[in-house]
Amino acid sequence: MILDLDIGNTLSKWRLKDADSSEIRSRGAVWTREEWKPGSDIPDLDVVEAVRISSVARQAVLEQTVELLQRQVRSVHVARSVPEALGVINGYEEPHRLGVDRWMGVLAGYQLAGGCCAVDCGSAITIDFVLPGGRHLGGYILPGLRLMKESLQLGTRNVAIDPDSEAEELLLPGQRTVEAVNHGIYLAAVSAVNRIYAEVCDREGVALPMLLTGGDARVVARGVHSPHAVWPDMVYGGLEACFPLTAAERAGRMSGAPRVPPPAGLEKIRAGLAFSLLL
Ligand SMILES: Nc1ncnc2c1ncn2[C@@H]1O[C@H](COP(=O)(O)OP(=O)(O)O)[C@@H](O)[C@H]1O
Ligand SMILES: CC(C)(COP(=O)(O)O)[C@@H](O)C(=O)NCCC(=O)O
Ligand SMILES: [K+]
Repeated sequence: MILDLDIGNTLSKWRLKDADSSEIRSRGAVWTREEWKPGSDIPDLDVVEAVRISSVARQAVLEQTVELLQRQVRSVHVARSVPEALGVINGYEEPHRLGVDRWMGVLAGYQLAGGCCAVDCGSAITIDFVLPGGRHLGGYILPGLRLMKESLQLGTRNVAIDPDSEAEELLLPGQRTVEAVNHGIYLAAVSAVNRIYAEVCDREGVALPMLLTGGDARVVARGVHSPHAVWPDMVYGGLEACFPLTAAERAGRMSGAPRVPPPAGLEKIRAGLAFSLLL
């Protein structure tokens, strides 16, 4: 079995992948914290022959996790943000400072769709762009839905947006605090994604496919106007592409990769942008 770990600021996600069949056998998540307890938190390491890790937690947490895993597992691969990989050139001035979850998302998106816009809706919402030739432009970071809500300190932090709510409802004026907050942060997030996507496509003169991942991807996607695909395993896809271990991975196939709809035409994106600038 292969154990894949995606350690974010809020949740540490894991999944077990069968190295022979390439099937995902189980998955889970625990709150990100200072220490891991294999057995209760993550599956029994006896069945694990390799681990792949993407972590944006503190360096010390990663080091302890790796040390613990290395006691029981033969090969432990830790992803790093590097200046260039798999045909993508990292757009950061200091490439290693780009969050490795963003780098994994960008690499997976590029493998799947070529140039793309990769959106990760987790603790933070990150919006990254890579052009069809592989040049990563850098991106945007804004607080995620939960952080925006908590920063208001209006006692609404535990009332999450129902992921099944319709976007139209979420855009209405709230008539209670919790509604006003949820609708406000939702509109802030989807407006940013829509606007940033249109601005960058306009400036670069290319309509890019869009991919979304992260704990709030499904609900944010509802408010996104452009054609897009939600790919919950996008960060894992980057791990598969960087450290291919199964036959399917070596052939370039990433688990759970969605069908990516073609983007709207550039003229349509530009018309939408011009219209929003008039309002
Ligand atoms: N069941 C859930 N438990 C915790 N957070 C959730 C859940 N469903 C959606 N979320 C949202 O997803 C975010 C965490 O998403 P995730 O992509 O795992 O973040 P990160 O990678 O930053 O840890 C939370 O901040 C919250 O807004
Ligand atoms: C921006 C992030 C905090 C997002 O983390 P997440 O929401 O996935 O937990 C993370 O990618 C990070 O720590 N990045 C380093 C700074 C940067 O990318 O510029
Ligand atoms: K994120």
